[in-house]
Amino acid sequence: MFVSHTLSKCLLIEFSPCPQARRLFTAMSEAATPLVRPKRKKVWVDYLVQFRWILIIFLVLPMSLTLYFLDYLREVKSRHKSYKQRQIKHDENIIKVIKRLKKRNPSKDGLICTARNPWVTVGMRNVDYKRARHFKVDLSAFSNILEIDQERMIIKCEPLVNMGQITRATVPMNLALAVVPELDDLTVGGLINGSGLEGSSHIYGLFADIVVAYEIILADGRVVRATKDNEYSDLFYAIPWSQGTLGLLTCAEIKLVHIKEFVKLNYKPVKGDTLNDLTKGYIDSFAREFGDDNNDDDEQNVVEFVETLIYNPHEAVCMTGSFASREEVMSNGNSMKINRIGWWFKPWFYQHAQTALMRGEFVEYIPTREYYHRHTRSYFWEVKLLLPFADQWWFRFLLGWMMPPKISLLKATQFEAVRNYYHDMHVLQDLLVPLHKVSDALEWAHQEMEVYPIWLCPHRLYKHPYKTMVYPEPGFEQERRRGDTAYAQMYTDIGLYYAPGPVLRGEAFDGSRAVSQMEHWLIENHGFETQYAVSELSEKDFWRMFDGELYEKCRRKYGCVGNFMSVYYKSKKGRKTEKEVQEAENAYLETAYAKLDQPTDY
Ligand SMILES: NC(=O)C1=CN([C@@H]2O[C@H](COP(=O)(O)OP(=O)(O)OC[C@H]3O[C@@H](n4cnc5c(N)ncnc54)[C@H](OP(=O)(O)O)[C@@H]3O)[C@@H](O)[C@H]2O)C=CC1
Ligand SMILES: C=C(/C=C/[C@@H](C)[C@H]1CC[C@H]2C3=CC=C4C[C@@H](O)CC[C@]4(C)[C@H]3CC[C@]12C)C(C)C
Repeated sequence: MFVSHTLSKCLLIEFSPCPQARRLFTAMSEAATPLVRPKRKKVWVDYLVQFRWILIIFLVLPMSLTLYFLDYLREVKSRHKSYKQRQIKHDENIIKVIKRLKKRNPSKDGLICTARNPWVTVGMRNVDYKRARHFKVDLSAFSNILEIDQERMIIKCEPLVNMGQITRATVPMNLALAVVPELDDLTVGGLINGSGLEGSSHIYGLFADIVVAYEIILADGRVVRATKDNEYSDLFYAIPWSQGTLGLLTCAEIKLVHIKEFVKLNYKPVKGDTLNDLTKGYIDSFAREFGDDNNDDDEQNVVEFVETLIYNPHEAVCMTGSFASREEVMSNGNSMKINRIGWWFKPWFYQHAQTALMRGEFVEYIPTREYYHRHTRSYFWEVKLLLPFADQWWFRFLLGWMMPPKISLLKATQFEAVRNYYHDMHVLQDLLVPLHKVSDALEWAHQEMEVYPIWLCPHRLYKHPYKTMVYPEPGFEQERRRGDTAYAQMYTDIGLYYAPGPVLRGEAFDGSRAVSQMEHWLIENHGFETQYAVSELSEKDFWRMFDGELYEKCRRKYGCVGNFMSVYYKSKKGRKTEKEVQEAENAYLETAYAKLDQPTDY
């Protein structure tokens, strides 16, 4: 099969009458070719996945609507309370958590984690540690915005406040979080203890980089406020990516920015022979040539929002956005270019952006809140697989207002078999890679996974005073490639979400193997994997990818060992055996990380 594939390609190159086509075929043959795989027989789970739309339409969508409504009522109730009343309730709830922690008997109650059900969360991991012995602490009452301080430009949030709630409260005041991760249901607690990013991360970094203070309850019940420069600064830097294994977060103070009513969005099509050509178009869309300007100057980031969607190895659309006031939009005939993409009947955002490939470059004005949540209705493009007809005009007009199905309900109604199918036959991964490695990463992903569309979102990775779990390449500040500054290296989130090419073609695909290979590629290339995704990493490799020095120091210093689970234990795939649970409970700091040769030149 491989021979005939190669042979036909050679013939095409040799005998094609058109020089342009010859060039294209030559380039294609030079680019990484996807592996040729044997055909796979359909099994019953394939049919379960194929006909899942029936359950979604008749059960999940109506239930989602009810939940959205209940959430809304809860939010309205909260809004009617003054900031002072909310703070009093918050303080009472803190006392309840401390009492609960004091009740725990470490020798028989298991390790502490939040009582949030695995299916309620946005992530794709199985959260297997919550299926084994553990000590639940209920934080469900911590779901209020405590204050919006327009003088300090800070919003004080409890951890279960979600992105939809924040934009509903702040956007009418012409304010927003400096980084607003796109999906409405993502929570402040999850984005801080894990990670989060979006189109403005090329300026502000990851979600945790815009936090100025954490309120944390430590294992012994002490409540501390950690900031960049107080006595808990080590804890401040260790919290991101720690997955709630250093303490319980009860409040975060987060940076706000001034915004305008509209985002002026430019859609630029990029076509090329190779993925490298598309990467070049992506980099050119936001990062100036080094030497054009002073790279340390934040003014270099003239656009507020950046994202690129790659639709296939030869076509991409690069989008850049900046804020626009109502006056600007209403003048010069710009009102004709307003696109209210939030209306239920509008085409899905990724499909709308794709029209730039036919229409050519264009500009439009999108209401800012609608822009922030542009990927929510179709979960990027994942809903296309769940409800294949939901992008059709008749569905959008009739039922589009019920979309999207809540992730929590999709998870609650997926059987174990469907969940495993997603691990084996689907890709849901984010690769954080240095900007100068994006092209290599895309070639690799094309060969091993062939997932399209691909989401590219640049983000700064800061060099902090402490070496955090995720950190830039040593020496990046001397090299200073495009997008880099003296204090941060430019990275890119490569979002791979969809059924891979081989699965769509009915060929064999081994999801676990592909993820494992991807993780090794990331380790070799100073990349990182986001922790909401399923991981195949061994403990040793986990600590080769993430740096554990500060984390372990804080685990010891703040009495986490024997009280909170370790971050690897939480990330590890598979149900925990009784032996593993006991080992985790009795663990003393003998991590695989300690046995590694750590780079010392940071
Ligand atoms: N645009 C983006 O950036 C996107 C990001 N994501 C990912 O989704 C995840 C967020 O999902 P979400 O459902 O909100 O969060 P989760 O409930 O999944 O929480 C993620 C982790 O954070 C811990 N955690 C959450 N709240 C607290 C708290 N108050 N105190 C201590 N630990 C806490 C959880 O601990 P425990 O296990 O004890 O519950 C868990 O380990 C993020 O990690 C992010 O990576 C997903 C999609 C988009
Ligand atoms: C990380 C980013 C965005 C990720 C989204 C595309 C995915 C995050 C969580 C994903 C999902 C969770 C659970 C699901 C239930 C399954 O039965 C079906 C799939 C899904 C809805 C799945 C879909 C993709 C996600 C929403 C970026 C922005 C950093």
